[in-house]
Amino acid sequence: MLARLGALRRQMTSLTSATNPYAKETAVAISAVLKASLVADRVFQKLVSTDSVTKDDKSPVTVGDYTAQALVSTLLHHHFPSYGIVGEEDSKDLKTVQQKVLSDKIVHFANWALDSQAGTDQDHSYWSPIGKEQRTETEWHEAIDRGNAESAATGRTWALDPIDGTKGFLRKGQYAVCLALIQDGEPVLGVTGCPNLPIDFEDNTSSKGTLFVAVKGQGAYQRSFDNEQLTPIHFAPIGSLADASFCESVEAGHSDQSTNARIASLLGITKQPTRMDSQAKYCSISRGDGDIYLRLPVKAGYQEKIWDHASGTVLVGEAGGIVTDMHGKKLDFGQGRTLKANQGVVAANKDVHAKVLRAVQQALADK
Ligand SMILES: Nc1ncnc2c1ncn2[C@@H]1O[C@H](COP(=O)(O)OS(=O)(=O)O)[C@@H](OP(=O)(O)O)[C@H]1O
Ligand SMILES: [Mg+2]
Ligand SMILES: [Mg+2]
Ligand SMILES: [Mg+2]
Repeated sequence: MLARLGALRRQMTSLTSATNPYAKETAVAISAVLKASLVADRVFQKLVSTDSVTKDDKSPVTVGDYTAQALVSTLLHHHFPSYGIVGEEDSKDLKTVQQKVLSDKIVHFANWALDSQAGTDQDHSYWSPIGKEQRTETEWHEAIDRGNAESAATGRTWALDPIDGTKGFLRKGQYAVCLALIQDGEPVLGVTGCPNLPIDFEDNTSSKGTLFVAVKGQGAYQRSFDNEQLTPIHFAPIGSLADASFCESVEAGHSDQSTNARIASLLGITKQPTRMDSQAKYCSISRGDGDIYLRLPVKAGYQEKIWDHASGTVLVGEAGGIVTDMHGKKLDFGQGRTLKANQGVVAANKDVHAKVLRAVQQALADK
């Protein structure tokens, strides 16, 4: 039995076969996320304190975020010119005199990436038509600003978080390059690159740099950055909910950790939560490193951004889980740039999601 399971897990999957209706989108998205992840990692190696700025909403953004968005947007626009892109960043701050040095670094890293083989492995053909010719600052700013679309109830749109968990990126923790294709308000393809996540959570010496891919109806997979072989992943089976473990944000300002603790106690969970930055949380539960991801709002009125959840939502769904908001409503990705029709996020194995949701309701009622 174990041998059979092992053979199944090793099975090669291309996701480019005729059965995948998003075959080209999948291949291009993998190519885009890989290159952006490798560039982000390179920026991190060279990072100095002036390479990041604080945005109007007081959150940080770095040379890495801008460069990753510029590159991914360039590749997506070339191959799918009619699809809108909802990207987190824009070039407004880069146009100020104070940020000229930062802007020059983005141009430097983006041009370096065009000229480099990094992240081009089997999908090199998708980057080839982009060429290696150096692009100007104006061209890179335009590429970043192509991320200004809105998602709608119909049609196809990309959702891009060039670096999710920027605070994690800055403190050498987890971060993720997250790209999803949304069709008619629902994510149908998700590719997530986690440069600091080992391929095997239990084995710290295993190679770092894990890419997660999921396509609606086609399953969920992971691979390491430097090996094209996709391996199917799945939620861990849960015997007793009391033995479950859950993940939450590192930042106390991003999700309500005290209500999470109350929910855990209602479910009889005694294990301490794993705090992890970014959509690496969705990736972790999808491959059985944890079981539940709770993200309840700290401040009433905060609207979750679609790029913070789109790729994770399709991954969890394909790995045997369910994602809803804290009221049990399906997340609606067709409402513009935010999940304005939803509040909070509850993701768990489909066998226990309803029970977790009941505990969430009780904890919220007790507040
Ligand atoms: N108040 C508030 N509530 C909820 N979420 C917020 C809030 N403020 C910011 N953000 C978003 O949180 C994204 C980071 O994800 P995580 O919280 O999972 O990671 S971390 O703990 O911050 O490292 C982060 O994404 P990035 O900006 O891409 O890092 C933000 O979009
Ligand atoms: Mg941000
Ligand atoms: Mg984010
Ligand atoms: Mg981000």
